[in-house]
Amino acid sequence: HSVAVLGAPFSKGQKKRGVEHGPKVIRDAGLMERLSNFDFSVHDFGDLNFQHLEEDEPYMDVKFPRTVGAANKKLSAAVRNAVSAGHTLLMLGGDHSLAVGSVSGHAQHSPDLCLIWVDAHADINTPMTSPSGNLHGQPVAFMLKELQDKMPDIPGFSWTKPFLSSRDLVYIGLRDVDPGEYQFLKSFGIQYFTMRDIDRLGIQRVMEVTFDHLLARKQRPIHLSFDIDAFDPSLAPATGTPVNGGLTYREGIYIAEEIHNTGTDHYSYGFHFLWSFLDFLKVFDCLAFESNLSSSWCAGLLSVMDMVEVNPDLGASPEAVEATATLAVDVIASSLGQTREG
Ligand SMILES: N[C@](CCCC[B-](O)(O)O)(CCN1CCC(O)CC1)C(=O)O
Ligand SMILES: [Mn+2]
Ligand SMILES: [Mn+2]
Ligand SMILES: [Mn+2]
Repeated sequence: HSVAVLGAPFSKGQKKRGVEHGPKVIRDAGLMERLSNFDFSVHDFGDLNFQHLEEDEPYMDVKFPRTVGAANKKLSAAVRNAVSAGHTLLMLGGDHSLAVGSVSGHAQHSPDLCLIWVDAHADINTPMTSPSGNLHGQPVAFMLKELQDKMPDIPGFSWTKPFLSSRDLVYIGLRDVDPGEYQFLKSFGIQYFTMRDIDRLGIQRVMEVTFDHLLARKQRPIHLSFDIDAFDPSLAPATGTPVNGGLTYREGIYIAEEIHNTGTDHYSYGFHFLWSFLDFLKVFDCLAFESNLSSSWCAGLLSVMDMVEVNPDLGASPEAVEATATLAVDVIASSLGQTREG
C-alpha cells in the first residue's frame, strides 16, 4: 500500500494564530524521513491553498463560517481523490474544524467507515451549544445523522450532508466536555472513554472494547482523527486548548500501534477463545500458519488519519514546539507500522 501526505495549513476554526503552521513544523520534525523507513511508497501532496474570504460575518455566533466551510469543501475533494487513488491518507492540520472535510471526503469513498476520535474534547458542539463559537469544537456535529435536526443551515456548509451513525464513532481521551456535548454523548449512546476510564480499565482494554464495538460485526476502513491535545500538556504543550491529565506517551503510542494492528490483530474481534487456542498451537511451532494468516490480511484497516492542533506559536520555547511536533510524528509512525519491539 502507499501513503499520501496532505498539509492543510488552516486556522479559522479557532482564534489563536499559528496552527496554520502545523504542517510545516510536523514536516520539519522529520516526518518524510521517518516515513521513508517503511516498505510502503510515500507521496507528498504538499499543502492545500485555502482562500481567505473577505466578507465572513459570524452566523449565530459561529466564527468565520464561510471560510471554514469553503476550506473543508476543498479538503473533502482532495481526501476523496487520494483515498480513491488507493492511498492511505495522512492529513496534517491545522485546527480540528478540518475534520469536517477530511471525514466527509473519506466517507464519500468509504461510506462504511468508522471514526476513532482521540482528543481531550468531544468537538460535538452545535452552534447553539458551543461556548465559544469556534468551529474546531463542532466538527462531529456536522457528521452525525442523529444531530441533523439540531443543526442550522450555516453559510458555507450547504455542501455537507451527515453520513455517520453514532454507533460508528468512539472517543478516547475525553476530559473537557461541555454540558451540551455531554447531553449528546448520553442521548445518542456514543461509546467514549474518558481519561478516568483509561485509568480504570487500562489502555489495552480500552482498545479491545473500541475494536469490538466498531469491528466485531465486520471489518471496515478506520478514520483516525487525532488531536495532539489528547496528550498531557507536559508532552504536547504547543497546542491551543491544553487540558491537564492527558495521555501518557506510552498510552498514545499504544493506541496508534493497535490501530495499525487491526485487520491482522485478531484479538479484537471477539474470537478471543479461538485465537488464544491458535496461540496455544504456536508452542507446537505452528507459527507459519499464524504468520501466513496475518500477512494475508496485509496492512491495518487505517485508511485516513488526521493529525491536528499542533500550534508552534504556543510553545514556550523552540524545544517545546519541537517536542510537540516530534510527538505528532511518533504517533503517525506508530499508526503506520513502527514498532517498539524492533
Ligand atoms: N469545547 C470547547 C473547546 C473545543 C476544542 C477544540 B479541539 O479541536 O481542540 O478539540 C470549549 C472548551 N471549554 C469551554 C469552557 C472553558 O472554561 C474551557 C474550555 C469549544 O470551544 O467548543
Ligand atoms: Mn479536537
Ligand atoms: Mn482537543
Ligand atoms: Mn504493518
